[in-house]
Formats: sequence, structure tokens, C-alpha cells
Amino acid sequence: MRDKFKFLPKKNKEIGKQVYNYINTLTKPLGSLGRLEELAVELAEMKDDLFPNIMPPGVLVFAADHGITEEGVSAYPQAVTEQMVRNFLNGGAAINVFSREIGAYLEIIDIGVAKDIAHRNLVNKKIRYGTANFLHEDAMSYDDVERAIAVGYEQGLDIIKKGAKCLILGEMGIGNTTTSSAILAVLTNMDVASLVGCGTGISSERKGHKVEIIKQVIKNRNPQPHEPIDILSKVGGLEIAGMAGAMLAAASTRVPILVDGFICTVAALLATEISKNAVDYMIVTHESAEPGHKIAISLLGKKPIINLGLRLGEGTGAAIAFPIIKSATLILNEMATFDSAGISKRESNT
Ligand SMILES: Cc1cc2ncn([C@H]3O[C@H](COP(=O)(O)O)[C@@H](O)[C@H]3O)c2cc1C
Ligand SMILES: O=C(O)c1cccnc1
Repeated sequence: MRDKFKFLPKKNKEIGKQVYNYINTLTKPLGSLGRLEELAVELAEMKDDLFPNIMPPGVLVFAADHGITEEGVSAYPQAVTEQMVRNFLNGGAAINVFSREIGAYLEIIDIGVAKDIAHRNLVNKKIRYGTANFLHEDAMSYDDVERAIAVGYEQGLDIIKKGAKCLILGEMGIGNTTTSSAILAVLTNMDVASLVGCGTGISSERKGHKVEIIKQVIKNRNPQPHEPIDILSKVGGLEIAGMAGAMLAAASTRVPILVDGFICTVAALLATEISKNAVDYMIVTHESAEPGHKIAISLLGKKPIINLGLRLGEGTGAAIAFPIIKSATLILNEMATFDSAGISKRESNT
């Protein structure tokens, strides 16, 4: 797996310098567009383009079930995964609303929902009917993990081929904050209690139970910290592997990845464990209310753009932040320079 992604393209730092200099010729005080200026430079470096374009965005929502829901770790029953997939297909979920708002291509991928769903707009790539309960046995085989990453990779390439100029990854899977917390605990070796949150809204008592389950899971499964396939096979999720695969597709084609919340950021960490350079193509769009998210973001070495206290997933935070990131490209594409507008430049000794 690592061999396949050994040679991801590097960002073009030279273009970044040119864009930085160009931004300083635009009709505004130096540095006055703050973080947007940094984003413009980053996007140009990723895309190897002085005038990067990220319209239209592609949104891929990967859905899968988690056997660990048997242990009472979520506020909602497993059946909600399938019900929400139907809601996505009917256009009624939050990610549908925000995708429409930003003019995104949206695709829903069944990579491991526990029930069969027949719908002409569903991309059926089911690998298995949910993961096993990893308190008692491995979540899935190495082969399942590799197939899930390959599905994500192919879906990523496919939506890029259809014209997506940046990628938003979303997920749906009841129980996946438990899965993501277990993965993050393995990656960081941190105290489980410090990174577990309330997910869909469990009580603090139930949160204590979730912490104990995750501790026991890690003892029982003993995943290897720098072996992403081993981690995913022992305590992973199919949608998390799929998102990591789609991120690798984006990085290999210089397409910016707009990273969403806690679960998506854990997938991003796994993608960078598979190929370090993937991180160059990632923008963390927001900070979720899930406490593990702050830890995952800092491990990725990123700075979130917004914090609206979201704790939903589906790719919603990335979709909401999209217009901000698009604004960074528009300043390059549309603003006048001092010379073209005939405006006096900054005094040299101020
Ligand atoms: C109706 C509904 C819609 C959702 N959309 C995303 N999630 C989010 O919540 C789940 C993770 O939380 P936990 O680990 O506590 O189960 C995931 O499915 C995630 O995508 C939802 C959850 C629900 C209930
Ligand atoms: O941050 C997230 O992605 C998140 C948080 C809670 C529930 N589902 C998703």
C-alpha cells in the first residue's frame, strides 16, 4: 500500500512565492486579507497554478456500520446509518442543503452499511455488512481494509474526472466517534479519556462507559501504532478507510482536500501514515466540538478555519467553510492591482 503512494507530487513552493508577491500588488494594504492570503498561496502551491480554481467542489459521503454499536456507545441505534443514507438520497440531510448552496457534486457511497439499499443514485461499493464488534474480534480483515481504501481512491479519481476541483469528504456511520477515538488513541498513545467526546449526544455517564470500552478494545486488539492497515483492520471503519483512500486520490492529482470534522481528520491522519506528503494537500476547515478533534488537528500540523461548535460530520463543516476558501482564489482571479487601477502605492519608509 505504502509503495503505491510513495511518489505523491510535492507542492510547488516556487509558485507560492510568485503568488505571495502578486498578492502584494493587489489593491489593499499589505497583509490585510490575513488568512485568505495564506490560503491563496497554499492553493496555488497545491494546484501548481498561479490562478487556482476550486469550483465546483466534489463531496463524497462514505457510509458504513460499526459492530461496536452493540456496546451502547452511541445515543442512536445502528439503523440510523441506513435511514440517513435514504435521507441523503432524498436530498434532506444537512450535507444536501450545504452542497446545493455551494454548487457541489455530491455522491453517496455505501461502503459497508449493514442493510442493502437499492436506489439509482446510490454508489454501491459495499465491502461487508458493517465491521465486526472489535471489543471481541478484529473489525475486518487486511483485505477488507485494502479494498475499502481502493474504493475510496477510485471514487476520488472518478469525481475528479467528472470535474471536481477540490474534494470534501464526509461520512455517516453510527458509532464512528468510538472507532475514531480508538484510532486516535493508538496513533497518539494518549489517555483515552482526554480524547473521547459525546458524539451524537450521550450522557456523561455513558461517556465514561465509552472510555472504558475503548480502553478494553485497545488492550484486546493491540493495534500497531505506525501500521495504518493494522489499525484499520483491528479498530477501524470502512468509511474511514474509504475517506483515506479518496484523500490519496486527491493528493496524487494535486486536488485540495477540505478536511471536515473529527472522523474525517482521523482518516486524514491515516492517509498521511500511508503517505506523508498527502498532508500537503489538506486544509482543515473547522474545529468540531468533539475533544479529540483539536488533538487530531494539531497532530496533522494544521490550523482550522472556523469554529461554529459543529458536531455533525457528513462533510458539513467543510461545505460551510468552502465559500471562505473560494474567496481566497477569487482575490487572485478578480482583484485589480495598484498599477491597473492607478492607485498610489504604499510609502516606502512607513
Ligand atoms: C440523525 C443523525 C445524522 C447524522 N449525520 C452525521 N452523524 C454523525 O454521528 C455519528 C457519530 O456519532 P456516534 O459515534 O455518537 O454514533 C456518525 O454517523 C456521524 O456521521 C449523524 C448522527 C445522527 C444520529
Ligand atoms: O466532528 C465530527 O466529525 C463529528 C462529531 C460528532 C458526531 N459526528 C461527527
